[in-house]
Amino acid sequence: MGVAMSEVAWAGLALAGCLGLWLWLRLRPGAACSQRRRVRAALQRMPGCPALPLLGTTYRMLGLKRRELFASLDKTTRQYGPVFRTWNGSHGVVHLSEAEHIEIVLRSTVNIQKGYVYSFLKPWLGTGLLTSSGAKWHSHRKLITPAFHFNILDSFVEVFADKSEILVSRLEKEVGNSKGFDVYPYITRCALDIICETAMGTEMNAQDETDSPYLKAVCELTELIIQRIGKPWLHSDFTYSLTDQGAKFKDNLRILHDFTKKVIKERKEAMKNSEEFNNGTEDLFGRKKRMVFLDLLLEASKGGTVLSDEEIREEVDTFMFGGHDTTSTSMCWTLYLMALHLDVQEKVYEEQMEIFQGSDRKPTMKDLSEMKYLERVIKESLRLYPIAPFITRQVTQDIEIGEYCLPEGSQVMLHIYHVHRNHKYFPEPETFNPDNFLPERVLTRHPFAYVPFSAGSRNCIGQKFALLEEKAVLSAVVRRFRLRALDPPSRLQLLWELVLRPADGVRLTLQPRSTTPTDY
Ligand code: HEM
Repeated sequence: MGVAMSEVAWAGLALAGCLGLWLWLRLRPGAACSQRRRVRAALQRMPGCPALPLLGTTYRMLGLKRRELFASLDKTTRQYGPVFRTWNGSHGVVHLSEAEHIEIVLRSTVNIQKGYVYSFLKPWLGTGLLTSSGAKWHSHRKLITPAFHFNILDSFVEVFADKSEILVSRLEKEVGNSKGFDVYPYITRCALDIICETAMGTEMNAQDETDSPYLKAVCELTELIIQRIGKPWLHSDFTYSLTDQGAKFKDNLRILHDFTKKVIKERKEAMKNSEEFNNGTEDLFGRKKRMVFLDLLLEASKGGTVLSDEEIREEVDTFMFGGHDTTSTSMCWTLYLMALHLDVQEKVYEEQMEIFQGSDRKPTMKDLSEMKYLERVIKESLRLYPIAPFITRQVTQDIEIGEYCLPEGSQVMLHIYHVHRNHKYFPEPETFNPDNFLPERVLTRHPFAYVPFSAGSRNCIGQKFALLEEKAVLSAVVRRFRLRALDPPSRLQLLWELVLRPADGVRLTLQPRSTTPTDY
């Protein structure tokens, strides 16, 4: 890391360079320039705070701590209303937080290209399903969709149940710890084990070790990406690669890529070497064979005609990221809310008792489909704490939003967090109320007022997987323990790091269900 210059020095150099570039771009004639002028003119009509050359409106974020970023954007949104604009350096971003407006964007079959901020994910995920666009996205989405077919999900329920069993056995050691403990690492390791086995057919056994280098690298990398988004002078790949942050990013990237490459290589060799693996009904370890996501990709890439090795790596990294950080964070929020609202927790428990009649057997797909109340609780948690609070699109064709035009070349940011907390659609938006998801209420609500998994053609491909996994894990925890939260919502700080997390984790206390409740 000896060659890395300080971030401040590079910021100075990059600013000087950018100033020259900015002047050149402004004075230069041509199509790109006229598009920029159109964007500027259109965004000038929208409310928003004053912008500075080069920095745009990001100067408002300078000096903020990580945990102050989300609160700052929340405050700006409440100040400027349902349509406003910001400037992230030279990128004009229009922010929308009403269901009617979000619907226009998500229903579009043209404006499906992700916003420029996703380019900071590309060194890690390449152009996998989340970040790609155009023909590549279309063909990969078609290829991967069968991996989430009901029959395949059905075969995963056993994995969800096995990993949940390990989770509750690990949680036993926290029983009686009256000071409380952070449940977040336990849930994350469980979710990681689940995605590894279901997506790659690999046992990671993250629940057996407390220090997973993979997990540590994911956490550091996502934090670095968010920091980079808010600092326009780090947007250039060249500048970034010369900073300490860029060097740290590269180190973490190597850990993540080495891991996925190793898994793919091993699976490929196993596939090649074992006839039983290819034709039989049992896997290499004699268990009932299930089609994992990676097998589907390897199958499709035989002969290298459909998917190259690099494309497989990109998709595996995308699913490893998309498939564990999201569900683990969502489960933590649900646990927190149940631990805070004991009446809701008791109703969840009663439903479990009805389904399992006191037995501690593992759940089946049928059991999971009967957990209607738990499903409402999970959905309500995702309303209050959507894991992806904002998603962005590149506007590739003008969009009309009421009196405004979002011109081609601008970015649009959809505020899932704010539409979920809008009293137009949810009468008491700040109150946790699973009955918001009673079928009759859902029917009368605007269909785009609740979009935790996004909607339209680029919706979340893993949403059914996520709900099943969460039900299985949460069912196991609630059947075994009474939960109590230590922190009221007023003490929680929200951290926006690609996913929306509680800044200090989720502190709980546990009491076994087998004992009489105490006022612990
Ligand atoms: C509670 C859990 C989850 C939430 C809240 C969630 C949310 C989302 C959202 C909002 C998007 C749209 C992103 C955008 O437009 O930029 C998305 C896309 C995606 N999600 Fe999820 N997700 C969850 C779980 C999962 C799981 C378990 C997987 C995989 C196993 C997954 C894989 C993906 C992929 C690959 C995409 C990109 C789809 C495309 O563009 O075609 N997600 N997710």
